Amino acid sequence: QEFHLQPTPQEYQAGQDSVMVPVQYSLQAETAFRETPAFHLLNTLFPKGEGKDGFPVYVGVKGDKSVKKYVRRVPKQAEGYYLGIEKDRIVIVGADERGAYYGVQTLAQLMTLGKLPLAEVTDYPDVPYRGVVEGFYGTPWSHEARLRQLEFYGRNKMNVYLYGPKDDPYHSTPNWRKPYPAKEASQLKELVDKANENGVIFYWAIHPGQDIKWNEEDRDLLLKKFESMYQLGVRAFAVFFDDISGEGTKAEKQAELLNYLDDHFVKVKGDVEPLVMCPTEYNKSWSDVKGGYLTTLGDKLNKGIQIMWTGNRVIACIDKESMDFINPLLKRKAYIWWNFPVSDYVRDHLLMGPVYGNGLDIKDDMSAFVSNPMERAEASKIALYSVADYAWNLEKYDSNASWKRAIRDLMPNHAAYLETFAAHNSDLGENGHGFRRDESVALQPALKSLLAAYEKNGEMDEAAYKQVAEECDKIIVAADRLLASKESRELIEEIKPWLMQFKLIGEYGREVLKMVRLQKQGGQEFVAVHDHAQALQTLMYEVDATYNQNPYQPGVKSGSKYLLPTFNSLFETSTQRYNKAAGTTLDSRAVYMPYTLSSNVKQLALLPMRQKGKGGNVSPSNEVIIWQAGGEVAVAMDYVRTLESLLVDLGTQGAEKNFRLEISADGVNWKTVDLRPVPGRTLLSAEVSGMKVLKIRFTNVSGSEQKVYFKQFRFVEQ
Ligand SMILES: CC(=O)N[C@H]1c2[nH]c(C(=O)Nc3ccccc3)c[n+]2[C@H](CO)[C@@H](O)[C@@H]1O
Repeated sequence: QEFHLQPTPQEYQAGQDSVMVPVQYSLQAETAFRETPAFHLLNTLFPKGEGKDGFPVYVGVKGDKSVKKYVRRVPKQAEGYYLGIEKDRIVIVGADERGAYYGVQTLAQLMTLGKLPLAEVTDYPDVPYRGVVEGFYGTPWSHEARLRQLEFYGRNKMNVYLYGPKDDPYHSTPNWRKPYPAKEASQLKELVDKANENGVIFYWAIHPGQDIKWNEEDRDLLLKKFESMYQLGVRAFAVFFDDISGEGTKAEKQAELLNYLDDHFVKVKGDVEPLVMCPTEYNKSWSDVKGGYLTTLGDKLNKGIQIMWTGNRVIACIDKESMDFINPLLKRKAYIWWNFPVSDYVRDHLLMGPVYGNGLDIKDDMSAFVSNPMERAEASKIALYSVADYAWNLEKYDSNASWKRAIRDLMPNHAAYLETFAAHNSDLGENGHGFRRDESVALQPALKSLLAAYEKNGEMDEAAYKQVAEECDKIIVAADRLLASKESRELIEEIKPWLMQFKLIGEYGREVLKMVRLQKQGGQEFVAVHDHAQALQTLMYEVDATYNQNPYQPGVKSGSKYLLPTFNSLFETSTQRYNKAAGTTLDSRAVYMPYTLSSNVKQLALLPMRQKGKGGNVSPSNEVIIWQAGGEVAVAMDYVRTLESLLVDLGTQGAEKNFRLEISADGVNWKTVDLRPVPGRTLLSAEVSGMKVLKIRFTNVSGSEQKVYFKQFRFVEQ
């Protein structure tokens, strides 16, 4: 594993010679340096700490006498540094305090080599602000996760963390006006302190727009909230106006408020960073240039205020064209809010793949590049490591190399296994934003070739078969080793359901490959292997229906772009071919479905049955259903299940008078269940909570034909 500084430095020259890592150092620095994060970090690097006979370490910033002779080597860029490792000294000179801190971080990395190369590092960041906006919908990160994140940001030279979790009620409506309760306030103070220790600017963001009143009362309440956060140590603030409607969306009012805060809080305090704001029109696809929202902000917002931008769409990679569109309108460099690896709109997927697709030619076009991560903090670190790498040095950014290093940084003792997992857990699946990522990249050609040859004429691409079979073995081993890992337990606990699913996919793939081989041989063994594959389909269904059951995208998807679809296609084709040759009727459905629909109402009989989370629904119909007297629709379970709820909507009031809902726990004895109309709606709710059911049936008992809409038939299991 070749050594590589992270993030990739602008200039790094190392000779062949080296010095042993000193056990003690002798600090040559101004007294004030001892109060800085750089000193505290430096003091942890030497086993015996500081001593007058230690190895001389000259540290300072431009203007310090201690490092005067090196000042010409220091880059002019903010947060730049010069690090020199010589036979008889180490020299670290920062363009500023954070630059000195970054020089010590780089020294820390070099020390992991076991001996220090005689080297010079002349380094600085391309993008001024680099880091993370915790700005997703869903469960906010835990306090402990945030503390770990801040250390991670310091190590990776990220200098910004914006606290803005959508579901924190004190960040957004309804309680943005209220101070945090004592416990949360204390935790926020701890986060601010941790951020300072790691050279990270902690921004506290407020999201008031959904119910703000453009009056002095709310303005002063917001100012008061900022003051309460200031008392906790916060020295950087943001105001988010995204995803709101109504009065709060007015650009003039937003600008007036921000300028007031700038003039009466930021400038008065004197030690507060420039404000950051997220506009309501935060991406090009939503912007109405002629409407003047963006130009109003660009014209009226005080020049120092930063304006966020997600790109051409809500979820989009950032390129030169994106920046050339927005910067002239804002009359400043946009502050990029990059919505990756956020997955709050594809919660059943993990986004563990490489960071790619952003322009390498836009370093001078943006004031910031911050990433909106996944709800799973540790899993987000793969992407965040590369975001740090990208934003520090765009032109030298190599997405795949960075991704591999990110994985090794996260789990050094299980890197190969985590890479196998991450490679097949990177795409988002179908989603409303249309944003996709590549997946199973190295295996794609073999998967495609194996499937194409077999489906076309039953041929076997032996090389592809071998590669896929070997990958299945790697998948199974990788899942087991990661599940059993003592390393990075916080990460393993976050991704455990996906690891369980991943292992099942590897086992399923192994059985499907056997089916393909046996089908061609025609042996009876096919049946046993087929049944094992079906058992694995059931187990995959159970994982998907049991874990990560959220109201949006419930379940656990893995290998969903190429791996699993290929195995499913091979399962179906090999089973169909076996059936044809052997005259059998083995079930060739690859996607396990625990519910089966049947109906003697012609227009309902072929409606698809869908499994979603821990429940199912009959796909709605847009037609007017001619439902004959006595006509019924029924759903049979694979085994007795326990219901939580059941909703029916026929699009007409009073349907409960003409239709009867019954359930049976054995398929023989039936029990009628009350249908309660939901007030003001055509929806009917059935009191089924806790009921054991093997079969459900819904019948027209009016004695005459009914013309209704089939808008919903959905049940949820306990
Ligand atoms: C600036 C921004 O992206 N705001 C939010 C946001 N908003 C959206 C929307 O798609 N918002 C939307 C879409 C349609 C109608 C209203 C709002 C996505 N995201 C992110 C990803 O889901 C989410 O994490 C984020 O908090």
